[in-house]
Amino acid sequence: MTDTTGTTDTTDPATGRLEVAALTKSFGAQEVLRGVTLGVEPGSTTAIVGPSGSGKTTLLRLIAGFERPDSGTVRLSGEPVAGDGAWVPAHHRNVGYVAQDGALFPHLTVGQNIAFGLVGGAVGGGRRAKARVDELLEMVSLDRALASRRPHEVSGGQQQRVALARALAREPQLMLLDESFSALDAGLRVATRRTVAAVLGAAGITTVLVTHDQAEALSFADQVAVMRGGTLAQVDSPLEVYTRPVDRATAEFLGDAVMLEAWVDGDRATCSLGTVPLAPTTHRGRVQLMLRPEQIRVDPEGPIRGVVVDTDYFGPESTVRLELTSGREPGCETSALAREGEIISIRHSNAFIAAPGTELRLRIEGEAIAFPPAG
Ligand SMILES: Nc1ncnc2c1ncn2[C@@H]1O[C@H](COP(=O)(O)OP(=O)(O)OP(=O)(O)O)[C@@H](O)[C@H]1O
Repeated sequence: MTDTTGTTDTTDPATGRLEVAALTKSFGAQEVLRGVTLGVEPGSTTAIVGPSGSGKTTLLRLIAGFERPDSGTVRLSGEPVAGDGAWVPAHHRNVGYVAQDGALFPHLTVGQNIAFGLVGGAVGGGRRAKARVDELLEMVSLDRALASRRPHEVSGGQQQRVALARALAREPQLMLLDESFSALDAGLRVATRRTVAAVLGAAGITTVLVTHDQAEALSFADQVAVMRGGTLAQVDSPLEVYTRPVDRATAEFLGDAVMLEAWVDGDRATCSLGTVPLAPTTHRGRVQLMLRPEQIRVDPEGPIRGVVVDTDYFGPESTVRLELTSGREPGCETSALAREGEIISIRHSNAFIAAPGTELRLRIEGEAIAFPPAG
């Protein structure tokens, strides 16, 4: 890797580490970032996910050096690049940036676009530049023959891979992907995302992806940072943020959630589904309980009964809405909060079991999460 002074040091364990501390940014009276702290380990991938307007792109632009923070610091490979009196402009940060539409130059060929990324912007060519362009095309799984085409003569997924190759040409320490897959249709999005993840992983480049798509964040990243209202609500592994969200808004943003009134006593919660194992919590007494729909399993021996109200079929799975009925099995504690007639949603892979009126028996798998009671 080459740093801003032109020297190379790939042995420094800090190379590629990103540290963002207490970052704030306002536009006029609007406070867009309100103290963001985030660490990204060298060679790892972090997805910043959150609703529209939560400040994701602003954070990425501050990391890239397209904007200056009001306060707080950005450090790259252990060196401050913004804040604390430091300011390293974007083109000296050794950071790659891939925008949503790829932002390729339409008047240049694919090869020239990539060569533009080479240090010195070797648009004119030269044998070494051509060899490097071929190497970069290969890295992103594109045929060399595409080098002579214009961007509009290749597909959307190929354009994104060209944009990645152009960004890789500078051998960045950090790659920033700003909604880089959002404009692609579903199949192409998954394939392109896989290629990009594999290329960046193999090159050991630290990567930050901004997306509003929670499934993309969970599948792409080692670490997911959930942004809401200009702060990070939770930063953790994909599994942890999905199965152990810190609050209800995070739970609901990351996927479907079944929310139930419950009463916590020790490591168990009592609710309309009976007594449910609980993830470790400090909450006691009345709570809101969160289960993912896939934790409620259809099981002929299951202690919970419900009647199918309706289903939402979407191919491999259906969301099935059930009305809970009484008649839990003996030995299964009945909840003081049990509300016969309560509607819950579950997921099921067999759409044929789910005709309205069918009675199903259910059991809970895994642990529920407790949040403070609503209101
Ligand atoms: N240069 C700017 N000038 C004024 N306001 C801005 C500027 N950039 C962003 N904003 C405002 O800051 C807020 C956050 O914008 P930002 O683009 O960071 O959010 P986002 O989470 O990336 O949203 P989206 O997913 O819709 O892109 C928005 O209200 C936006 O209008």
